[in-house]
Amino acid sequence: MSDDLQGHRQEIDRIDDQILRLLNERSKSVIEIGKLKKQRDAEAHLHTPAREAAIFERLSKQNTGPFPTDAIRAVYREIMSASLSLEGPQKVAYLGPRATFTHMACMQKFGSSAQYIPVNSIKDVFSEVERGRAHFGVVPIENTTEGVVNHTLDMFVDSSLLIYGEVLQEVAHHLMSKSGVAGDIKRVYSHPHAIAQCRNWLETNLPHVPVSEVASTARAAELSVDDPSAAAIASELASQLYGLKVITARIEDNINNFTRFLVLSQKAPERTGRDKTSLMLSVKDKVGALYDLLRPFASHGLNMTKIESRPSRRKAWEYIFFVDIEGHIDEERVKKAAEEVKSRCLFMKILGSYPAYS
Ligand SMILES: C=C(O[C@@H]1C=C(C(=O)O)C=C[C@H]1O)C(=O)O
Repeated sequence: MSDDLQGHRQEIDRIDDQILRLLNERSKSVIEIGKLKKQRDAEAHLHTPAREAAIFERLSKQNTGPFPTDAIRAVYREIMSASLSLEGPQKVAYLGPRATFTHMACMQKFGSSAQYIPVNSIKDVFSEVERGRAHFGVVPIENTTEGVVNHTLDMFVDSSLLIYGEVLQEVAHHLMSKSGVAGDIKRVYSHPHAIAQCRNWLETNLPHVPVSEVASTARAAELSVDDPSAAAIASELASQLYGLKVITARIEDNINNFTRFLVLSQKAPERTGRDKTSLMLSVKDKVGALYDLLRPFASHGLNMTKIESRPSRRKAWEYIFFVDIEGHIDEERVKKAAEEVKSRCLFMKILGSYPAYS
């Protein structure tokens, strides 16, 4: 080994010793903050997304490189996740199984030190959080190609849970197998949605290989672990968790495929200054009712970022609308608009004010 290389490695060892010492010093403050939070409110959430967002932003702005700014988020995600686990376990229920895109969204939001509880249905995610068995729940709400997840919207009708945050997760499919050698593939497994999203690629690149549908992309990965002639279309996380090698990355036909997830909780998060508010409301069945109803948002200068409608399931042709606006319910103009809207509709429920994804 050259002296130069040796010298640089010694320098890295010296710096890593300092980083480790500093991480432990940082952890001591986190533990103290955890105690203070519990003194103030024994039931308080320890996870504080507003503070985490401020840390990400401050460090990203300050970074002069060459360490990549994008990586600061990933590194600090894990530092804060591990630190939080010192304040107490963060239990997160999500629509499983492991290694799905919901699991990836969870990791993006809570890091790998949280305690994850994969459950079988969106309804079960809600009930885990309602019963206090998990602090947070993560469910998909909409996808750029497949649209809104109706089941999640429907669950809000009878649930008292609040939206605590949102996560945007890119849906990128990879072809993977045990050996990582394309020539070994005799069969491809995946979830029907993933297969549909990679249809053109499969027809062009593996025209004679049979494709079988299974219950999830994670199940596809599991099947490929034991069968060297099988390949799975699954997430990057699946390749890591199941020890599979990626043969071809990003085989989805539409590379602009994102799913938006909601974080659910019994409590509201702190205001950040970059928040969104979600509301659910229903209107009387008469001409212009929806137009009248939404006018207060415009007159108070509030940007409406989304509106979805669902049949109310209580009365034929009665609809429930789900509306997202920019701003926090503690802001005067948002409060005023919400009061005006409420007076014009059959019922209105605030599903939460939470930090907009950044
Ligand atoms: C330490 C805190 O608690 C948690 C840990 C954080 C950290 O490691 O910096 C930041 C926010 C919280 O999710 C805090 O609220 O400041």
